[in-house]
Amino acid sequence: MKKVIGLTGGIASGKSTVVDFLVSRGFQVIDADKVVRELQKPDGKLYQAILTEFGVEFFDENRQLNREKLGRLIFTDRVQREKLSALQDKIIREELYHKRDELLSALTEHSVIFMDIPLLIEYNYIGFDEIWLVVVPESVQLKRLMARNHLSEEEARNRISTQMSMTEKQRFADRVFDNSGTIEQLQSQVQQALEELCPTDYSEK
Ligand SMILES: CC(C)(COP(=O)(O)OP(=O)(O)OC[C@H]1O[C@@H](n2cnc3c(N)ncnc32)[C@H](O)[C@@H]1O)[C@@H](O)C(=O)NCCC(=O)NCCS
Ligand SMILES: Nc1ncnc2c1ncn2[C@@H]1O[C@H](COP(=O)(O)OP(=O)(O)OP(=O)(O)O)[C@@H](O)[C@H]1O
Repeated sequence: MKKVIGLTGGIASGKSTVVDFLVSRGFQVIDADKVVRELQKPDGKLYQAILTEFGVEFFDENRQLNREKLGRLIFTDRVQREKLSALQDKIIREELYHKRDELLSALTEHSVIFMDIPLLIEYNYIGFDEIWLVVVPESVQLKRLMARNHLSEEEARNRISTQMSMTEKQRFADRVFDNSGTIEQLQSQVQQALEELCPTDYSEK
């Protein structure tokens, strides 16, 4: 049987770090943030709608979306965040499911694919055999987010507060990975889950 695993977690919880490990083990992963970035390029399906709704001031001279500027707006203004979501959600969803179907049809039976979708639970994505959740204590999440995105504590707190809390997310998860330790400790939890998921053939992927 082919399996689709949904991977999720709060902002800067460590999803991409898990994805890097899965890819290093030979698994195929659909990364929603990357798909969104492609759709937002000048030849992408989201470009014109964002330009029309938000205006040319959110784009640079090379016609690329100024993600930092749009991020600053939508993470501090709920109305603008909902506007962006209303604009993008259907197209992002269709694209992700399309990519999943394409990938599945190209794979043999007994394959496992992963979909890294940050807002999987908030936006009610469905169709997974399992949901994997990466969690970190909020203090660690805050520190990592501030460091990675060069944000002030207030900016980072704002971003975290736009998402469902990790405690609440745990109710929806089949497996939970604790990323409060080292990257190696995270990887060994994922390795264990892979062995349980596909005991006979995971090492051949
Ligand atoms: C606002 C944008 C342009 C900022 O771009 P930027 O490159 O700075 O961030 P990036 O796209 O890498 O997202 C980083 C993280 O922010 C969080 N995030 C993104 N959008 C949202 C949102 N609307 N609500 C809550 N968290 C969000 C996610 O955890 C995501 O992993 C971009 O995030 C965006 O278009 N967001 C809306 C699309 C979306 O829903 N993305 C999530 C995929 S399901
Ligand atoms: N165990 C760890 N120890 C130290 N740093 C870590 C650890 N795990 C992840 N990081 C760092 O924390 C930051 C966030 O991790 P990562 O990018 O994997 O999170 P993410 O969930 O994919 O984020 P986003 O939701 O924004 O896409 C990165 O800078 C990463 O290198």
